This record gives sequence, C-alpha cells and structure tokens, in this order.
Amino acid sequence: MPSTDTAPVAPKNAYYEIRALPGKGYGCIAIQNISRGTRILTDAPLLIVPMADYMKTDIELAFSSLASAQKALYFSLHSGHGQPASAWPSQIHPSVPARERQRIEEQHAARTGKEATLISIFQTNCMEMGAGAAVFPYAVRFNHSCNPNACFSWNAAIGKETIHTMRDIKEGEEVTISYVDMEHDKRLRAWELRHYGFVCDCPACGDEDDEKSFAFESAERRLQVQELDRETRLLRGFKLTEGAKQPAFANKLLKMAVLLQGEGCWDARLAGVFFDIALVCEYNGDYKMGVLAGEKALQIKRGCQGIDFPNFKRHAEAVERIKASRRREMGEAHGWKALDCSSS
Ligand SMILES: C[S@@+](CC[C@H](N)C(=O)[O-])C[C@H]1O[C@@H](n2cnc3c(N)ncnc32)[C@H](O)[C@@H]1O
Repeated sequence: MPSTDTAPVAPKNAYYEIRALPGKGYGCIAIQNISRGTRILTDAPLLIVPMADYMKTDIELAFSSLASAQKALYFSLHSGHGQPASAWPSQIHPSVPARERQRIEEQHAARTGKEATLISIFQTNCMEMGAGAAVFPYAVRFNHSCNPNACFSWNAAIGKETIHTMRDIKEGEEVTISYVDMEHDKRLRAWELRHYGFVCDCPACGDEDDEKSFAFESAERRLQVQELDRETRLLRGFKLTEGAKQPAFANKLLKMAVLLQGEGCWDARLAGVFFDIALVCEYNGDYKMGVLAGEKALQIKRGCQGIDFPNFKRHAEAVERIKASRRREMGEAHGWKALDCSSS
C-alpha cells in the first residue's frame, strides 16, 4: 500500500491520469486514445543512487540531501514491505562475501519489515539510471505487465526518464511497463516480480499449456528470442562485421525482429535489431535492404525513446550513409556516372 492516504496526481498532461486500481494500489489510466510512439511522460529523478549494488547507507546518504518536501514525496510512494519471511530463503551461503551478505540482509529486512523504509520504497520503485538507479516520482506510478503497452528509458541528454507508448492504447486502458526482461520465462518472471510483492496476472502469465492461449504463443516467442539472442549476441556490437560474414546471421536477426513485433515489443531492443540488420546489409552491399531496415530502426527508436535520445543522431547518420550508398548505386545502375562530365 502507498505510505500515505493522499492520492497521487500525474503531472499535467493530455494522456493519462493516476487512479486507484483494485489489487494494485495506484496505476495510470489513459484518458484519451493514444497512438503508438507517443511520449507521455518525462520525469526528473527524485533520488539518485549512483551504484547498482547499493547498500542502505547509500540510500540514506542520497535521502539526506533532499529538501523536506522531496522527503515527504519519497515517503508517499508505494512500498512493498510486509512480505512473509517464509516466502524467502532463510539462509545465506557461507561463501557469500561479507559485504554482499550485509546487502542481502538489509534487502530482506526491508521487504519483510512491518513499515515502509527508505530501502523498501527504493526496492519497489527504483529504475536503472546510468550505472546506478533512481526513483522518479511520476514514472513509479506505472504498474507492470509482462506484455506491456509502454516502455521506459533513461534519457541522459535531457536528464529525465521517459515513458513512450509501444502500442495504440484506448481511452480507459491501463498504461503498463515491464519491470522484467521480456526474454525471461514465466517462472523467472514470477520470481523477479515477487521482489515487488505481487503475482502478475497479465495475458502472458496465463495458462501456457493451452495451445490456443496468448500465454502459450508468448512463451514460444520468448524462448525463440532467447535462443536467437544467444546465437547472435557475441557477433553484435563491435563484432558485427564478423557476424555480417555469416550467411545465416542477418536471417537470425530478422527472425528476432519478427518475434519481438509479434510480442508487441516496439522498444529499443527491436530498434537495435533493425539497426544491426541495416549495418549488416550495408557491409554486404545490399543497400536497398539496408535502407529499409535502417528506416524501420529509426522509426521504432523515435517512437520508443525520441529523437533527443543520446545515440539517435548517430543512428540517423548511419542510415543517411546507407541511403547515400543506395543513391550512388541507383545512379550507377542508370548510367548517370557516364553522363557526369566532371569525372572526365
Ligand atoms: C512501481 S510501483 C507501481 C505503482 C503502484 N501501484 C503505486 O500504487 O504507486 C510497484 C508496485 O505496484 C504494484 N503492482 C505493479 N504492477 C502490478 C500488477 N501487475 N499487479 C499487481 N500489483 C502490481 C505492486 O505492489 C508493486 O510493488
């Protein structure tokens, strides 16, 4: 439950409002139809903890520098404390180093404690931010779905967390994000979500044995994405040119893109897959496909992160380069080169 009884209000916006939802505390409900690719929130951090493996003292230090209104705002956020200790492992293996042991004990005490604490609120609401994590006072109000209709990103260029819609959303629908990696299977997701103190009942968490269900299809897609990701991961990034030399590589990426779209994941991962397809096509001299994939990558990236996202310009420049190669190729195919007097 939220730590205070005062209902939170979303920043003034045309897209959604925060409402109390049965069994979920508060959540964000669309107040008009929203098209895919709409930025519905930019949110500045309230409390930043600059390391991933934070200790209680790191949160205390960050909290101590807040103004009193910010402290009150922090304590108005949802807390996942009060979980039964029996639901969690009762022992820590002796091989675990002392610092990590202390960290686990602090986290456990916060989760199972009787009251909301700095840690229990941080656990429930923090989002990755650079090398650490932060609490964003409005982004925290979005509930989870394993099959979400929106996604979040830390945009370092504007210093804000953004929420973008990944699908067309109807007025009255809840806007959700995913707290977990889409590749994870139902069991792993359920374990991860236990840390937040709830059991997910989204369509992807339905009966996976029913072959006609969304959950069945979704599980199949996730499994295939996971396999394709494993097969291609080491050949992406700075090793992409090695990947490009393998005949099946681009097809694997394309398959991954189809599966992600089937799952409704119009997010940065999908944009990244299309961008890599574009670069592979460029490397292999298939500029026509390269332009198509590159434009698709930019369209998705614009929709899920925005053109002000730090690496958007770099991606757009790469796509322009592929387009220029395609134009040259077309020119040569039409004999324009022969007409170019300046080259004689
Ligand atoms: C980041 S907060 C989300 C906003 C929160 N509902 C609130 O009232 O402020 C995370 C908490 O919301 C609740 N929650 C999020 N997604 C949920 C879901 N799909 N089903 C039930 N509870 C959910 C859980 O209590 C979780 O610990």
